[in-house]
Amino acid sequence: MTEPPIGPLVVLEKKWPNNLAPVAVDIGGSFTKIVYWRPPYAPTLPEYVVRDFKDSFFSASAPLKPDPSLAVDISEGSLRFLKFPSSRNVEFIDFIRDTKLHHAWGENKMKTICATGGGAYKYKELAEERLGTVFTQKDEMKCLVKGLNFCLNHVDREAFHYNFEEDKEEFLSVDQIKSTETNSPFPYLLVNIGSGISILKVEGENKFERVSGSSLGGGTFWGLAKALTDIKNFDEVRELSQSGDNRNVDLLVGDIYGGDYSTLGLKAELIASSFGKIAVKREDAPPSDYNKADVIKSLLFMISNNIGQIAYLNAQTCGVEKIIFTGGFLQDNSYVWSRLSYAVQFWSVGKMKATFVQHNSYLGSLGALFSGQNDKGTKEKTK
Ligand SMILES: Nc1ncnc2c1ncn2[C@@H]1O[C@H](COP(=O)(O)OP(=O)(O)O)[C@@H](O)[C@H]1O
Ligand SMILES: CC(C)(COP(=O)(O)O)[C@@H](O)C(=O)NCCC(=O)O
Repeated sequence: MTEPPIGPLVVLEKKWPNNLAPVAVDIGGSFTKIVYWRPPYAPTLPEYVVRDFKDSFFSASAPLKPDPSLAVDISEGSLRFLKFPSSRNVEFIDFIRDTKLHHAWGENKMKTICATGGGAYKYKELAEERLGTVFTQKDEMKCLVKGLNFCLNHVDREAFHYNFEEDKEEFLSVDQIKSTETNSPFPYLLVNIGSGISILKVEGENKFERVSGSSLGGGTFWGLAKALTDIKNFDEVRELSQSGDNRNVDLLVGDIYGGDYSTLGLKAELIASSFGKIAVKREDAPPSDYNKADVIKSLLFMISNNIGQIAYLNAQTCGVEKIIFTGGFLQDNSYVWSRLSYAVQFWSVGKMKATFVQHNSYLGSLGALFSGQNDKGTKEKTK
């Protein structure tokens, strides 16, 4: 930031409880996600300050329902969301310091900021030293569930299904996400695709267990994409996945059988082996007669199909039919929504449906923001 820091700007009229800053961070392996609450009387942060990191926000005009369990009526202001890549990780601390978000829009520093994700441990000392505010560590899984439940219960059109035949979202109201048997969103399987994958069975507001995980997550996709192509920008993924043709690198059932494998019901166009066509190429063939769009598309298929299959198997083991996918890998990535929806339908033979949420990168930080309201800033125990 080259321009002078801003604030203190306004005197806080309605105190955020427990001397807690209305800002929380989720410091993951790939990104630091910041959520802050801006009351109606506070000015917006200048554009030059948020330009690089701005993602999205629930504005006051968004259908954000008041939550009586929260001490502050957040429907009066707005929740703002920012994202810092881990390569610029320490900048988020200076960002909070320079914008004085930890002052809760007033003169004085708040005692504590809630932080979750691995970096809440890794950067605790540094953040406290630079901010002069206690970094209260919150368990990542608890925050994730809390943030997701908040969204499911309070934000209409936050959750959606993806119609992969017509390539469009089908948004759900808060009532539509509820199961008829339980009149609540529970039970559901939560598959969080960040750098790696965590899979949780969620049965109530605070009732969940981590049932599985996988190291083949969003970081794997992005790492392999970078290793196999010259791609540098994630936006290119979205472009290339539109134009690529995975059949140039994947070995299909039809390539092996010459058509359908009818007795097993495997159609000719089904992928038999991801990247298998490269594996069986003649030794004397030129090294790159497939293009990067094909490679990216095949990688997306491979990772998404694998996640969809693992999700389905875990849902089946847990006896749960609703699968909610979250995490940064899904952010604005309709291609992945489509693949996961297809995979879940394929493996469950139409019995299960994939659900997504709009603020999927920010559930951990949202949960951290809310979870600090009822405690005194103590370190939280993990399960
Ligand atoms: N602009 C981007 N740059 C890099 N990765 C991105 C980007 N947008 C989405 N992703 C995907 O998001 C994943 C990280 O998701 P996130 O939930 O933030 O993980 P973590 O909590 O581990 O930091 C990356 O591994 C990548 O697949
Ligand atoms: C360690 C993690 C909880 C960290 O979360 P992330 O930053 O990836 O969102 C996650 O990457 C994970 O659960 N990995 C899979 C570990 C396993 O094989 O179970």
